[in-house]
Amino acid sequence: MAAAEKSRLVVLASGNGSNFQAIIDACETGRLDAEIVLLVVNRPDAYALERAASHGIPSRLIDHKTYADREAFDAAMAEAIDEARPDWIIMAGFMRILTDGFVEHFRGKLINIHPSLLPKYPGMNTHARALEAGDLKHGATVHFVTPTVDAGPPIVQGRLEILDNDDVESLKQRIHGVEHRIYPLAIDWLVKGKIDFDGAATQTSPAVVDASGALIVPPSP
Ligand SMILES: Nc1nc2c(c(=O)[nH]1)N[C@@H](CN(C=O)c1ccc(C(=O)N[C@@H](CCC(=O)O)C(=O)O)cc1)CN2
Ligand SMILES: NCC(=O)N[C@@H]1O[C@H](COP(=O)([O-])[O-])[C@@H](O)[C@H]1O
Repeated sequence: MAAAEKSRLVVLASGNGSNFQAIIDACETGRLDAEIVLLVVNRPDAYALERAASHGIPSRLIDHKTYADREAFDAAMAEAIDEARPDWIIMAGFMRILTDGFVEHFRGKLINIHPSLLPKYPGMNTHARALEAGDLKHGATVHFVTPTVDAGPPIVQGRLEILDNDDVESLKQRIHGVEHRIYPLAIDWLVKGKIDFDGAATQTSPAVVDASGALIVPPSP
């Protein structure tokens, strides 16, 4: 009997790719029953490309600067992604706002990670804003993507305590640690069918993981 096909993942990135690396490691160690079939980047200097090459993962550069407008760029992205026949499309530090048409085309299978406890601090500079506000807690959110930026239903949040001596750089590094734990976990739940778009949209509160990695609020059944 043919081995069950692994879930097919397409990852979108724009830069360093440390979240992409965390997903590669989870797939290679068997923590994730999934295979990254394609990496797509929109910047030629994205270090994520190097990571893909080192792990034999196919990659495509689709440079937004070479397209007349967002629609043309998103159409090229959608064509490359559809060719790879993904079960899930994972945005990992992908820094382009996507058109409504693109998001609707992949609705329910397109997810993103954002470096704040959404709905707090959508958009940019989340660490500086949390420090400026004197917050005691901060974190990251994995969510389904909707046309409205950073507003999609959350899948899981990772929380940590802000330390007295934290600055933007130290907080950024500690949040990366949280992200590299919760992103593979969220993808595992999707692959196992533990949560979907409608379930996430109707849950009272998202699942939460604390700084030690302990699941303090489980996903709603
Ligand atoms: N339609 C949606 N598009 C995107 C979403 C989303 O929820 N809905 N999530 C973002 C991710 N993201 C925050 O997590 C984000 C990334 C980039 C931007 C942004 O303002 N980008 C600028 C360009 C910046 C650059 O190229 O460096 C832009 O697109 O003009 C906002 C939020 C991904 N897309
Ligand atoms: N608004 C989107 C956004 O700010 N995304 C953030 O970009 C970083 C990418 O890091 P990586 O390239 O090392 O994975 C991550 O911290 C991610 O949350």
